[in-house]
Amino acid sequence: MAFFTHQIRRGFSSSIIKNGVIKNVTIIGGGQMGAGIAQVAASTGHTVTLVDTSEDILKKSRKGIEGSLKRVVKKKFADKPEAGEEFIQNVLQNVSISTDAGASVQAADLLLEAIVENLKVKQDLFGHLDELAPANTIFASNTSSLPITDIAGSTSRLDRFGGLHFFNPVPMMKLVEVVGTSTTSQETFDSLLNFSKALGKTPVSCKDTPGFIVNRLLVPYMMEALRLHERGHGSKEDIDIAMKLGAGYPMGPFELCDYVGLDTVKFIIDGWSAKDPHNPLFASSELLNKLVAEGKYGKKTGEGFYKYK
Ligand SMILES: CCCCCCCCCCCCCC(=O)CC(=O)SCCNC(=O)CCNC(=O)[C@H](O)C(C)(C)COP(=O)(O)OP(=O)(O)OC[C@H]1O[C@@H](n2cnc3c(N)ncnc32)[C@H](O)[C@@H]1OP(=O)(O)O
Ligand SMILES: NC(=O)C1=CN([C@@H]2O[C@H](COP(=O)(O)OP(=O)(O)OC[C@H]3O[C@@H](n4cnc5c(N)ncnc54)[C@H](O)[C@@H]3O)[C@@H](O)[C@H]2O)C=CC1
Repeated sequence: MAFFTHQIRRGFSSSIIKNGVIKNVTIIGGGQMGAGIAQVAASTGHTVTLVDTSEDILKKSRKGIEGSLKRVVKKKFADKPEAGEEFIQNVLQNVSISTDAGASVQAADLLLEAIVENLKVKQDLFGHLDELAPANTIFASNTSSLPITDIAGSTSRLDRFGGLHFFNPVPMMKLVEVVGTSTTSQETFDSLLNFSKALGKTPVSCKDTPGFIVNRLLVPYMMEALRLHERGHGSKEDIDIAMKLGAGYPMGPFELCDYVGLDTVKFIIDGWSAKDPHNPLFASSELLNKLVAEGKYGKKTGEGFYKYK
């Protein structure tokens, strides 16, 4: 099994992206988004290298991918468990892992970043990999809230840089926001759009504006839920029930925050607050800050607004 063998396919001396079709993908960041994107890309016949900072993290990524594939297979191969097991093994064969980002980009048609939501950290990563990656490798970020233009500015491939914004949980959520900056070439944009379709997703085209489409609308709603609770006008449980049963959302705002990760939520709010300090929408929340300071990031750490076993 190729998975966890630390094999980087060094047989390719450089990316050989043909007719703009993305086949080899390097994903940096094996957290909930990176692992989810790796799973979907591998399931749709792409060759994936998943990169993170430690083997322990990558072991966790693998466990997450296997667990999610089992859920997918239970439904898709309900009457054929053996075919389901074969499918899982085939998908895992398509995924290699590595802690060496520089080596892993040598064969990449697409370098997709899904690391922590911090502009400087993303810029440092892309600036470094720009010097190592083949000239024709397309770069993309899965950022939730940062301007793609600012991230791309750390590289010299402004025409080959765009945004690919996936939704959590990636195997279940059908949307991808494809973001073009003023310098993204049409060829790059089309490659990213077609890649999203090849993953079985529905892409929408977005301008590089704060929050793109979904988060531009989602964040104010979530912030207002938090303010409502902080004013003492509703318990988090009642607000969540209200939005599920009254508005038909699959999760209430507090459940969704725990699902996204409160560390990521705080990065988003703090980032937007720094850009627009007088906007009361982005004023800091004591409750959110306290939970993050206590390491309570939500579902991924076992506790956030709610406790998870
Ligand atoms: C209040 C605080 C205020 C702070 C304000 C700041 C806000 C800032 C927020 C910004 C967020 C930024 C994040 C971002 O950039 C964009 C996002 O991704 S937003 C999140 C979008 N996602 C959602 O909205 C998810 C909503 N939830 C759902 O769709 C469902 O709940 C979910 C599919 C997750 C689970 O379904 P549910 O019915 O609830 O539970 P089940 O466990 O029964 O699952 C149903 C079905 O789905 C299968 N499944 C679920 N997860 C997976 C998986 N990971 N892999 C594979 N399969 C999965 C499961 O097996 C079930 O299958 P069945 O066959 O039906 O049994
Ligand atoms: N959580 C969510 O619901 C969504 C998050 N996003 C965005 O996706 C990105 C990742 O988010 P999550 O997966 O939730 O975060 P996460 O915290 O689950 O995973 C981030 C991973 O990146 C790794 N990492 C950090 N710096 C690294 C580096 N320099 N090199 C290699 N790996 C590094 C970390 O070790 C961690 O495993 C963020 O930009 C976030 O805003 C986008 C859509 C939804």
